[in-house]
Amino acid sequence: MACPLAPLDLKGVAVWRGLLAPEAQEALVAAVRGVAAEAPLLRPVTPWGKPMTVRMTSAGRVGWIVSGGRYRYATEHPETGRPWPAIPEPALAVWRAVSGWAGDPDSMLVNWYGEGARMGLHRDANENAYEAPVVSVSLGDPGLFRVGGPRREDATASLWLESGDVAVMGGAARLAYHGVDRIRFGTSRLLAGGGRLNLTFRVVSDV
Ligand SMILES: O=C(O)CCC(=O)C(=O)O
Ligand SMILES: [Fe+2]
Repeated sequence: MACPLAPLDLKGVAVWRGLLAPEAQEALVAAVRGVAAEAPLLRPVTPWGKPMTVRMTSAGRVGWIVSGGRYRYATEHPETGRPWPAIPEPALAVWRAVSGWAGDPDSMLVNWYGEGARMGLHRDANENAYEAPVVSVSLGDPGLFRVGGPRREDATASLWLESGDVAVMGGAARLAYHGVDRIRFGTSRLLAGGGRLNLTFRVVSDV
């Protein structure tokens, strides 16, 4: 892994610009294709009945799903009924390099942004294990990442996350509101056909 001296600070979120070299990015994309082959991408529907624009799947002990109108972690893929695939080794390597956490994560969420996809402002608050950071890897097309504070109405700051960037939401920023306003579809050559992949790693207490 390339080693920038220090991360950039976006409202307490540490952003390691260009941490992943092109070969490391390719390896992650191949690993994610393997995960999606075993655990197909889903299009979750919010508890308010709106289908999300981002498609998702997971790897690890548990995966984030929407079921019965609520967000939760589950040990099986909701459509195949099978356990989630293991978190691939090249993905664990990123967590180990930047998380500062002794153990491995319980979950890797795969977010796939096609043309026009976005993610509204939210907090990652279903884990019940907030001492551990959330580590987020960006691959493919740039995404406009917005971060605020612990309250929805707090002022926000934005940054284009590019392929190979890694963001760490820990400490006071662990429960900050954040989202992705839009992507620059088709501007990266990492993913044939365009789009953005985001991988988020989390420690989750028993479900
Ligand atoms: O796509 C991103 O950069 C953010 C994803 C995110 O916030 C989430 O999965 O909770
Ligand atoms: Fe999030």
